[in-house]
Amino acid sequence: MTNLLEVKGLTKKFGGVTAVDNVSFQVGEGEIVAVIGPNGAGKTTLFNTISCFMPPTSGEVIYQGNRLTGKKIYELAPLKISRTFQNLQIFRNMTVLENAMMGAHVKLRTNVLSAGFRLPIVKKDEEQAYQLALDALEMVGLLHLMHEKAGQLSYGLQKQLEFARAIMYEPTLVLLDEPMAGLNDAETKKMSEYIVEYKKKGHSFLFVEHKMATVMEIADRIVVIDFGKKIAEGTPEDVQRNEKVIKAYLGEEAV
Ligand SMILES: Nc1ncnc2c1ncn2[C@@H]1O[C@H](COP(=O)(O)OP(=O)(O)OP(=O)(O)O)[C@@H](O)[C@H]1O
Repeated sequence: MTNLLEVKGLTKKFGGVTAVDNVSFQVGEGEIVAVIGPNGAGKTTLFNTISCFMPPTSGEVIYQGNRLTGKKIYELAPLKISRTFQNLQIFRNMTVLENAMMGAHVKLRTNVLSAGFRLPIVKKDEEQAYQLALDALEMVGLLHLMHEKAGQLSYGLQKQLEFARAIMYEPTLVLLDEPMAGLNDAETKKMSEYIVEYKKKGHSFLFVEHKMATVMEIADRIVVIDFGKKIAEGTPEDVQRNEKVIKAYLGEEAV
């Protein structure tokens, strides 16, 4: 399998705390990789350094053979990398459709000048954004709610909307920070199905998640972090059998 993302010796220190300690792993094309670990293990910090949200102290991340580390967050979307956050990033006063259309900007070629002169390209781009948004909303079953204010939706539906926005410009790599957090069982199942369905189209996922049963069900490979260090990596079966993992994490929860 060709490597899409290579995390190489990533380290992040906050003063005297080493939150991420020399972590390396890869995400292959069309693969779902999960990062798990106990509370405070360093998952979010690892995720933030991978997605250029903060610079690492040392190490680097390579994406499609090029250095990702050092880039600005806004440079990720044109590289076809999208990311969701632990806390919802939904515009509550905008409609569901408007929220979804925000995700289309990457595909659009419109700039301020062409918009100001109302060039034909603007209309074409708007139509394209509209269609992309409709397709994404249909995929997550939100089409019938497209004219509702996003803030009126339940938390679970808002998460689905955020997912729709993250996938609507067809990113090659999708980074999801706790996509199942706060979802009930039915919503968690649905979100898992969307991820697996999208993976089947050839897209890759890297996600941080606490819900073990879901991780074991949908991940091709799991990276386990404890006290900032990678303590295990492998298939769900490998990881569940790994004694270090059982001791550090899985022992705390029934899988
Ligand atoms: N901005 C920061 N400044 C100082 N220390 C931080 C900062 N961010 C995280 N840390 C510390 O780094 C360590 C790892 O935290 P992180 O949030 O990455 O863990 P996590 O595995 O995502 O935890 P959780 O599962 O609870 O979300 C913790 O000891 C945390 O207190």
